[in-house]
Amino acid sequence: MELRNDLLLRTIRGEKTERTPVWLMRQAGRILPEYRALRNKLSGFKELVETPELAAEVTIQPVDHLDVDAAIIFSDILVIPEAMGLPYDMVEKRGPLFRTTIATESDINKLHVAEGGDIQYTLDAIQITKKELNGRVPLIGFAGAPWTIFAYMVEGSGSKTFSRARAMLYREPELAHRLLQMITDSTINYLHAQVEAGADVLQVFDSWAGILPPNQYEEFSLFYLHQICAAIQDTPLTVFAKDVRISAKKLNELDCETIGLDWCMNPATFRQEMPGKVLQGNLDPCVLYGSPDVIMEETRRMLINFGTKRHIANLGHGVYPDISPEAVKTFISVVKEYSAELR
Ligand SMILES: Cc1c2[nH]c(c1CCC(=O)O)Cc1[nH]c(c(CCC(=O)O)c1C)Cc1[nH]c(c(CCC(=O)O)c1C)Cc1[nH]c(c(C)c1CCC(=O)O)C2
Repeated sequence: MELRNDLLLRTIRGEKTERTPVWLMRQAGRILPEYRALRNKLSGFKELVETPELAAEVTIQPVDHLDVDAAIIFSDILVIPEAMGLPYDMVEKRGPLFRTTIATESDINKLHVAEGGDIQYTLDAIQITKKELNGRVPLIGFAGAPWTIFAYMVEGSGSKTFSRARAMLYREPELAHRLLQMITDSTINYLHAQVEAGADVLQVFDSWAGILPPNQYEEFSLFYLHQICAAIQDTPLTVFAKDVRISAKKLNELDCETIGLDWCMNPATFRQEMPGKVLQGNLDPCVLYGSPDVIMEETRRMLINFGTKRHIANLGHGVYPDISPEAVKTFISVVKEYSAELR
């Protein structure tokens, strides 16, 4: 299927483009009234994730209503632990909760390396979405980074400190590595299956990169990200390591096309340290609480900071659920108009 809007792919290839492509992390979700309406008719988040026709529908909503340059498949990073044998619940207003957690070797022995087919509902959702998009925009598949998934599996939920997960790195590093390797192998299988199902681009979210000191980040996260990058060869891959504390030089060694930046990272530094990479990001999500003038000014500043090549406009993290769709639309139209003017 030919893509009619291939701006994202041309940008990833480093080509000169007529404007900067734009999409938002967490664009498929609670910011859209159309999403809330559908979600309120269902038993919960998981029903939406696990029903391919509905997942496809909410994946396409931001393309219809926000006119973004890419769709991201509606799913969650926590489908991997579930496929490995550790089911989660999504608790209203609280977030993810695992019924059991991983603490000992015998807990790990009960898990298995997941195959792509273990998450068939998302693969089906990708196939349906590709068909329904009919080439309008590329489709992004995704997974969590092994370290971030490990953090949820050991902690059992979100946490301010993730001290249980971090404690395991000091007390039982070999056990931690065993689990991280199983997550990595499962993730590679799943990403390959997403590509086979039709994903055009992949993104790996290391949302909890920022809680590890640099030496531990290299040992317990980067090591596994390298394996993932090596395994994904024919599909463009973005690594988004939020708050990461290692140098841009080290991050640049990853064999991926694109690096995602959060809003505290300086585009100029990353441009200098990783001239071959495409950069994605990085507007502070809170800018979207500002007036249209503030959104315009900050978005323009961001576009100037990244320059007109090898940039995918996005926020520095997922859009917050109480942001108004109007603010998001302002951001998107400023990117489209001003990035064209800058060329
Ligand atoms: C850490 C993480 C998770 N999930 C994800 C991450 C990495 C990105 C990040 O750092 O934000 C990734 C994710 N989760 C979701 C997507 C869908 C695609 C998209 O639009 O980006 C993606 C890419 C849907 C979702 N995942 C979740 C929702 C909200 C649930 C609902 O609709 O009731 C959505 C739309 C729930 C979720 N899922 C997760 C948490 C902590 C929560 C609860 C907090 C929250 O509500 O935002 C785990």
